[in-house]
Amino acid sequence: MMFPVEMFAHYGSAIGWLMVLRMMLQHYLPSQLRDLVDRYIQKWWMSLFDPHVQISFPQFAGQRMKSSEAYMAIQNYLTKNVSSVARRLKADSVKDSRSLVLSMDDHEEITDEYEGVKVRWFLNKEDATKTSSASLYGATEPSRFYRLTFHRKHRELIMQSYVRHVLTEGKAIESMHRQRKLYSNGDDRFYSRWSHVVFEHPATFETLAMDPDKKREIMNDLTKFTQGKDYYAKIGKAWKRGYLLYGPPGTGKSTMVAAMANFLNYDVYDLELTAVKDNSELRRLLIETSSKSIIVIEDIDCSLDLTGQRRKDGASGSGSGGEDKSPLKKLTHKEESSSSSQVTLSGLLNFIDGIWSSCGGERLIVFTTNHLDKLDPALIRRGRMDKHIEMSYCSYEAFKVLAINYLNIDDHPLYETIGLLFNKTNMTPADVAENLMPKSDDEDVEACLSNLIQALEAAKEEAAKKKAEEEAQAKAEKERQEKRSKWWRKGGVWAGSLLKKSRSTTQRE
Ligand SMILES: Nc1ncnc2c1ncn2[C@@H]1O[C@H](COP(=O)(O)OP(=O)(O)OP(=O)(O)O)[C@@H](O)[C@H]1O
Ligand SMILES: [Mg+2]
Repeated sequence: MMFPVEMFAHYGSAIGWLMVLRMMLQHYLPSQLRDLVDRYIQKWWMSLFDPHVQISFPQFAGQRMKSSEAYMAIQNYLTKNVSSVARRLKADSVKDSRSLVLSMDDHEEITDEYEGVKVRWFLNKEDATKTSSASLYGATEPSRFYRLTFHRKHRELIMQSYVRHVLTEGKAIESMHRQRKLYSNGDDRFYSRWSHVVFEHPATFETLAMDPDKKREIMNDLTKFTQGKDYYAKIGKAWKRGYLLYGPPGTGKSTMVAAMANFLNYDVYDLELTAVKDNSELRRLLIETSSKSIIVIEDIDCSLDLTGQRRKDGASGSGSGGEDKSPLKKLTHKEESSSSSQVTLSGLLNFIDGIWSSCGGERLIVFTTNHLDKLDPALIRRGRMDKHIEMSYCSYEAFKVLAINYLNIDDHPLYETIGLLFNKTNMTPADVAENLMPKSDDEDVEACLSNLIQALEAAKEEAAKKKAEEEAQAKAEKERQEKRSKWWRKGGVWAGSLLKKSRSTTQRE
């Protein structure tokens, strides 16, 4: 321990040296370097007298590739105590906008106490233009960091005990108040990035109209997946699973994705491929997704040309992997769009099961499509899209689920007629649902069921008409072909006799 006199002598000599050093710098160094050294000296000078230690917790980890879990936990921990202490707060509405979550505003400081020791938390914002990491994002988005300040004599307590306490409590708060989010990748000027809203889709497996056995099978599959962490580790496979939902429009593919998310309590990342510039951007978006999430690419056959017609012109994208490197051209209705995506099939395949796809874990990747036959077989092979689920036209069993949802009935004398009609007609659950929905207070259960019967009969007639037309067309085509072949036969005979005639004339001559 130093006595005051010794301490004074110690600091005195340090100050003396510092003055001499500064004077020398003033004379011999160029002005820019002088400023830099000056700043360092000032810092060192301050630290000589400041007994505090500071720890920063940045918002992003690893060159902004991923949100830092520590940052999120600290945010949750502080949010819990903040409203009574901080003077400047940020408000976010939660569930149905019924309540508010208040968190620290930028540049705000609050004090916390742990085992009698006071610490300070400060939320700061980095200057986006000065941080090198920000350049990855086009230098527009500033990142934040929390700074924890405490007296150096409590270093051990804070570092070994308090920080752990904050992180544990923060994570517990997060799982308690977890609000599921629906993310989408917007097309920013420079890059595509995730933005989110609260996920509030009401669809559940209970309200989903489909074959009950099939539904149970899917639910069992999902449950097995969520419990499969050790199993996936044992078999050496990344903890993720691919689902391909295919079927005509209005058969409940998007509704199924929402039901899955609600069943598993997962976030949803709705990936718009056409807004992704290239393969490396696709990879970055993947890395930014959290675990316990569903990444969905809707109407995959419409986003990019994944028809399996791989181009052989040798142009390559940035994705690695040996299957195909050709840029995928965008589909016709997006052709005029100014932003052309360079995402390749190879990039997409790597996105699904390349090395990067394993980071985060516990993720579902779901594709939906109306045209299964248009997709490249490599894209939907087992192992990538592990489970193929056909969403088909409404069956009688599925109708009964919709009747419970929309009319709150599980039986009715008209069910028999409806059952017979469902055997002979193809109608999507979306159309059935629309007919079952009462359009005014005057429409009762009977009226809605009668509407449905009318619609089913109309659809039946329409289908019969279409079938008759197709048959007539096929018949006409057959007749045309027969006529043509007859004509060719006749022509052949005529040509043959002509040839014969000309040969006999030549022989006579
Ligand atoms: N199987 C179903 N169970 C319950 N509701 C359904 C089902 N299918 C369709 N619906 C109803 O029809 C609407 C449209 O369904 P959805 O958007 O899920 O169809 P989709 O298969 O994704 O169609 P698209 O191929 O055009 O994207 C939904 O809002 C839902 O109310
Ligand atoms: Mg859909």
